[in-house]
Amino acid sequence: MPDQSTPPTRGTVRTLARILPFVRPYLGRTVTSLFVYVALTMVSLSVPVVLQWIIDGPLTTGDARQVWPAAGIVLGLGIAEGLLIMVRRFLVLTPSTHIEANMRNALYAKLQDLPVAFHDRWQSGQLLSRSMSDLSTIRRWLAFGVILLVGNVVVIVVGFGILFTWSWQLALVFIIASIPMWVVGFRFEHRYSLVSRRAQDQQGDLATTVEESVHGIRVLKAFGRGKHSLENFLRQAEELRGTELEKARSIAGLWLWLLLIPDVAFALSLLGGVVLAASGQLTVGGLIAFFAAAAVLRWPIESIGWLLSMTFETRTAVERVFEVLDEPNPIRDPEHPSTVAEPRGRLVFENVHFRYQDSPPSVPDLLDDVVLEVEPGETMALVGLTGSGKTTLTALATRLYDVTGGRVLLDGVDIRELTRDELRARIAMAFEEATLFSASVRENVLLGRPELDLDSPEADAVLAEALEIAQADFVERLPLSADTTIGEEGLSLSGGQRQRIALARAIAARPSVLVLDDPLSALDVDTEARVEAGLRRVLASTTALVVAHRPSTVMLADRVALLENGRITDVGRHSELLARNEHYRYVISSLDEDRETEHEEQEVIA
Ligand SMILES: Nc1ncnc2c1ncn2[C@@H]1O[C@H](COP(=O)(O)OP(=O)(O)OP(=O)(O)O)[C@@H](O)[C@H]1O
Repeated sequence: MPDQSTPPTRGTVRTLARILPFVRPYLGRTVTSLFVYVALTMVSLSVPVVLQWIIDGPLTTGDARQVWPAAGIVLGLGIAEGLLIMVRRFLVLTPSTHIEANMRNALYAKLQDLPVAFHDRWQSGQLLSRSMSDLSTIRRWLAFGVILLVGNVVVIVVGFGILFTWSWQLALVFIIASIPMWVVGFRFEHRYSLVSRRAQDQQGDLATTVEESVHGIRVLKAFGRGKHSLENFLRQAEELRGTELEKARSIAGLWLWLLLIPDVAFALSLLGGVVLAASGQLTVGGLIAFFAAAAVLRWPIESIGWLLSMTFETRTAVERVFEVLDEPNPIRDPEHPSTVAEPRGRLVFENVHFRYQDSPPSVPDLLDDVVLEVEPGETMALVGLTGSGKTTLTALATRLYDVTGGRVLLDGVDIRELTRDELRARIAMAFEEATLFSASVRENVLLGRPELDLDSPEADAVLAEALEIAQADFVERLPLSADTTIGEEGLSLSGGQRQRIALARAIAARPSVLVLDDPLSALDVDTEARVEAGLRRVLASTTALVVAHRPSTVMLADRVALLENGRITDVGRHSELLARNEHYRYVISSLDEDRETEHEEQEVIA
């Protein structure tokens, strides 16, 4: 993640301009509402002009006939002002919400597209706060911040022009007295950008803490760490409060000047105005109109401060959103993709090297020249000590990560030459940690079959078969059977039930290669035996690479590959390896021990 303490590198305008592609479709409406707002303030500014004309004209000459048309003009201006306010509100309503929705969709699509390596590095709370609160900040700024800012600057410039025509001396006094305000505003920018960035990052960290503690609520409760977690949360919340206070203090400092300076400017101009009127250089009408116009200009001048702070906050939000959108994705589809002409399911790891991006240079590659050939229809078990890289090796087959050296070939084609859609249709995975989505069992199981109509008889058949092989008969006993919503928002399932649904999902994808990362670990012995019998039927026609943590999973395989020090050091039948390979015997005996400990634990619990 980017360093939070570094000052922003791009200028505010250049950073904000990055949202232009999203704004472009709604540019017409946004610019129109800007013009309407400017017109609105011009109407307000013209009232003093009419005022001056009435005072210096009909009122001075006593010509009553001209008072009525003048009053009519003032009334007309009032009505025009009301209508323009209505039109502006109507115009700004929809574009900003559309822009926000489009940006959110783009961000979500990007998050889906980015590789696992990106998600390893980024905290989920940071991504959450960027896709929610930062985008809302951008929407609010587009809805009125930018319009008021640009509109008010235009009004201030035009207003000063009008003041000049009435009395250049007074206008000069007013402008010179206002200069310190601009200086304060610009000095404020740098400081505020840093604090506002820090606050937004801290909000992301806080969201991560909430998300993690909600996810891990059971562990926290079981270990009695709720209090510790609360303390951690309070500390972060306190830090955020401190930063928000710092923000509020710097805004308060700005406000002090923004309120004080126009007052001083007003007072000085008033003084000058009285002197000029007394010496006959300014009419009474001119003097009153001057102050009426200055009063109209007061709000635009005062508003510049918070509009600037809003703009800088939006700049930070845009920066944070684009940090994700700009993230390069090294795992892309090739420009000219190949395809597997005759899918048979031959999976080959050819001199494969891999190291995680954050592993120190002094550490050798985690996978260091892996050579492994899994023949079509064969079931290959992957065995190795814990932490030897078995899961990592399976992740390379579906390009969750890309190899850092060598190649992975599917039916002779480098998997990087296939589109990711084709690759993931050909190779399906089931993980030890079964992730289910808040959707029905049916939707979860048929996730890898987007071409199927979920309610079709064919989908029913695929679903029933997959659930049967995975021994997920408990689904029938759910309140709405396969249409019951499960996952985070739905019915809670046991670890073993979740694993069986995840396994059914991999089976239902009907891939040519099935990659199973210890998908039976949460099952009891009987269920495991039944699932294995079902799997044997599937695996007879499908190539499978199965990470094995139990001797029974090894028995399921035709051959076993031993992963040792980043390499496949032996491949053969279980009995052959037992007979000839000491390290294999050691690994298997440690699996046996794990299994016995598990049994003992189950007995103690029973
Ligand atoms: N996303 C990651 N980023 C950095 N290092 C990782 C990441 N995932 C795993 N590792 C490291 O890579 C090594 C191999 O992990 P891996 O999960 O592939 O081993 P494994 O053989 O499957 O282990 P186990 O049998 O315990 O499941 C470990 O030292 C682990 O700390």
